Amino acid sequence: MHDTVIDDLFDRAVGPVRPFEFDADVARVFPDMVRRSVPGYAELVGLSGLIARRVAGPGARCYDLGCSLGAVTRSILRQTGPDVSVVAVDNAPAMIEGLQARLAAETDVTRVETLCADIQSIAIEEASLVVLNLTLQFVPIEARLGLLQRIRAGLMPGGVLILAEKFASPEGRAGDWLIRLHEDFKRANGYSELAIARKRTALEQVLIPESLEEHERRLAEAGFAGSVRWFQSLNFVAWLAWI
Ligand SMILES: C[S@@+](CC[C@H](N)C(=O)[O-])C[C@H]1O[C@@H](n2cnc3c(N)ncnc32)[C@H](O)[C@@H]1O
Ligand SMILES: O=C(O)C(=O)C[C@]1(C(=O)O)C=C[C@@H](O)C=C1
Repeated sequence: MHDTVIDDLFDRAVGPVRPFEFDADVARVFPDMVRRSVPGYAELVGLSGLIARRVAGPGARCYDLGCSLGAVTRSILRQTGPDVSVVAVDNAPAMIEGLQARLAAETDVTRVETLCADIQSIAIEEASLVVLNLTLQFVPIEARLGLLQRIRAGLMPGGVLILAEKFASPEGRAGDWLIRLHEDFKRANGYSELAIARKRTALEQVLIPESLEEHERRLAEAGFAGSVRWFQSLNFVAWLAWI
């Protein structure tokens, strides 16, 4: 019922474009927005659950950082045993309220601790899995290394980080292809030229993508022993990083 609200937020050409915010309007349309904006989103979320299944044994604790309405949280819950728990964190009140409403309607709420907080200030302890699904890109660049270091320190032996990001397109023709195809993906999903352009402007100072190389360099600097890219669709990518 919740998940059928159509995203037409950027179709209204009223006033100047404001910087993108995860407010109540975005929360209301978010499932439709993310599905029509991120190629491979459903696969990314589904495979994250399968990764959880491998690393989260009995009693394990997982963290879903920047959980929005909890797609990854629910994917983890579906794939793991009844005593595996998830700490789901988002600093947007509308997202946490939406998540709580969904959980109450669907599942065993005792498996999930929801926190309306900044992921830069929460404790991360004894984690088997930490997920940053399209979240690090919204954290100021200068704070990214510190956050990854705290995540690394909070992982148990055998624990892993899933990092999924929109990445900065490379210079030249390769980058041009990725950008054009992402716009084609949005057009094919019914977004207008106006909506595509206004959202691009709204995200400009808010979602700061970095290159693949920069992300991999930082994962190593944060102390992860290794990482592997396990997903890419156009300019969206995910890594698994281990300690
Ligand atoms: C693109 S959405 C993530 C999508 C979600 N992980 C999923 O799989 O559907 C980014 C989320 O990160 C949250 N966020 C951004 N910066 C944050 C921060 N510093 N602390 C907590 N949440 C943050 C936003 O409120 C937003 O809900
Ligand atoms: O629409 C885009 O171009 C996006 O970058 C998609 C993106 C993201 O990557 O986080 C941006 C904001 C949304 O709420 C959902 C997805």
